[in-house]
Amino acid sequence: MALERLGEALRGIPPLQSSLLLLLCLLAAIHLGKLVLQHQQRRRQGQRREPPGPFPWPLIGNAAQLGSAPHLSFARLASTYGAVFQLRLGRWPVVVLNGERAMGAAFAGRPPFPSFQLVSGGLSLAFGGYSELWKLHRRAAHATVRAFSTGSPATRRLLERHLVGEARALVALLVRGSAGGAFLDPTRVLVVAVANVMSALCFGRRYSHGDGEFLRIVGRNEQFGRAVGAGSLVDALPWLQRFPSPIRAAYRAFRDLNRDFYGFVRGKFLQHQRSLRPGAAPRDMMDAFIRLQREQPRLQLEHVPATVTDIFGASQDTLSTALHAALAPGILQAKMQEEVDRIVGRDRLPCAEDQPHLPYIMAFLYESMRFSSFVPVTIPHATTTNTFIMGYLIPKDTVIFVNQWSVNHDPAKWSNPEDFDPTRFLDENGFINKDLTSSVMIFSLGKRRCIGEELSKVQLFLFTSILVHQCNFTANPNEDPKMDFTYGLTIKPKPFTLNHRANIQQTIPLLTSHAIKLSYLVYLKINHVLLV
Ligand code: HEM
Repeated sequence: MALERLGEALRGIPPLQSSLLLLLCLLAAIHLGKLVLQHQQRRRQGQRREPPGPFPWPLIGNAAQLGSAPHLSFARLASTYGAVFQLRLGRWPVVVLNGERAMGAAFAGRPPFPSFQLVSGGLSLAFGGYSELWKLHRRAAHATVRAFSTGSPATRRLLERHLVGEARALVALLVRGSAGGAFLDPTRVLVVAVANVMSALCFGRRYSHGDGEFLRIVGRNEQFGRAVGAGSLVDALPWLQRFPSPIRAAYRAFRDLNRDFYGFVRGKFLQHQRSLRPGAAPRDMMDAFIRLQREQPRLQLEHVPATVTDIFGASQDTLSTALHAALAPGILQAKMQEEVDRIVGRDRLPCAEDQPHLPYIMAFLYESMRFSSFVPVTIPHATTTNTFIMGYLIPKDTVIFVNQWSVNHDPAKWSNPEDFDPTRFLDENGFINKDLTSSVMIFSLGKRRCIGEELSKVQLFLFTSILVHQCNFTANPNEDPKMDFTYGLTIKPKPFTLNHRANIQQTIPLLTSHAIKLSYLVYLKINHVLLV
């Protein structure tokens, strides 16, 4: 009967569409059968229970349920299925972890997603699988980052010098763009300023804010994040790439941007290889990693540009997004200005040593990271072995999504989590409550925890304190004060404009564009920064 009715229904449809429809029904039936068989097999084997979760649809699984903001969908699903639940994205079994969970080596893998293979010439530390070689690679990368940032007082000073130079150039551009009461979108200048600090540390080179090549390389963070963020359809439904579709276009754009990004860093690597003198001190992270690779032959030569690509890529996107979120209108900065004026005064710029004496600025930054949770879900993990969490069996090779947003908005942990309130991080004496700041989850946990955490905190503190010391920010009254966001690996505020008036008592003379260039040449020379 059912078949007769299906025949009736198909008679009105042209032959090509009806064959496609039949094919889809057949695939759906096979998929459903497979799911039932797997389920029965697990029950027969008497395995421990698996996490609950919504019913996965044939072919797409639960991909349609994630929407444009997966972290919010995960939080909604957690209220039905519990903090740990499972999904299916295309052919991938996925377990979502909400709330803070201990994650040992069993959770340190990465899934073999097609997009992950395209990053950093296929040798990415951040997107590569867990192995003995990977552990060595991570140790080497972490040591290199520290050696050029927070490893010692001398390297901290070098980082600070790069940063202060960039912050001054940034302030000059913001103030100049706001002349006559104009409103300016700060996104691009923030990206270039942050990328320049990292470029100086990685390759000993900074770029002008108008440099076309640099803007092309660092201006595509949003495209990158959309492809590798949790629930990206590029990875969930890779078969869609076989047909002309937005997914195929997104995959190809992602492949091209990774090729460009890696090519840019690889060019720097070749220059460094040629110019690095035997016995000379490493000039930057690239030099340091070239040396390290020579001492560690288990690492291939191509690991050098791959690692620096990872460091440069991972840092400039996250840091510029963090600064952008901190400048968002509606959470404006009068109290920070009051604190910085009282403690630092007007005769000098804020410096790294001021940090313990500027608790409100630190509280503001932690609240901004907690509230925006701008890396809402970590890079997808994968289990390296069969393991258990909350009594649930998680088989090897299961994709794991870690929902950081759920930790930062957990009402059991934070009072009124949807309110932006920096003072929650201050104790009754006005000091930073370190127990609470360490509860903010934005750099992830466990074996995959971010290697740039310390460096990020120094940079965010210095950029923010210099910006509020030097500028008064006014939101544009013609724009909706309710912020809108785009979602990917990072949550980015949609463009907004601000007026960045120079602080009336500004002590640091503003620089003309010519003077910026000139002062930079002097500054780079003093710091022995290579001009390649
Ligand atoms: C506010 C700034 C930053 C935030 C919020 C942030 C956050 C994160 C997060 C959430 C991950 C994924 C961890 C996981 O998959 O569980 C990550 C990984 C990583 N981050 Fe950061 N990051 C920041 C800045 C930086 C900087 C400055 C660097 C470079 C020095 C960096 C280098 C890396 C690398 C190499 C990884 C991969 C680690 C691995 O897979 O083992 N990040 N970061």
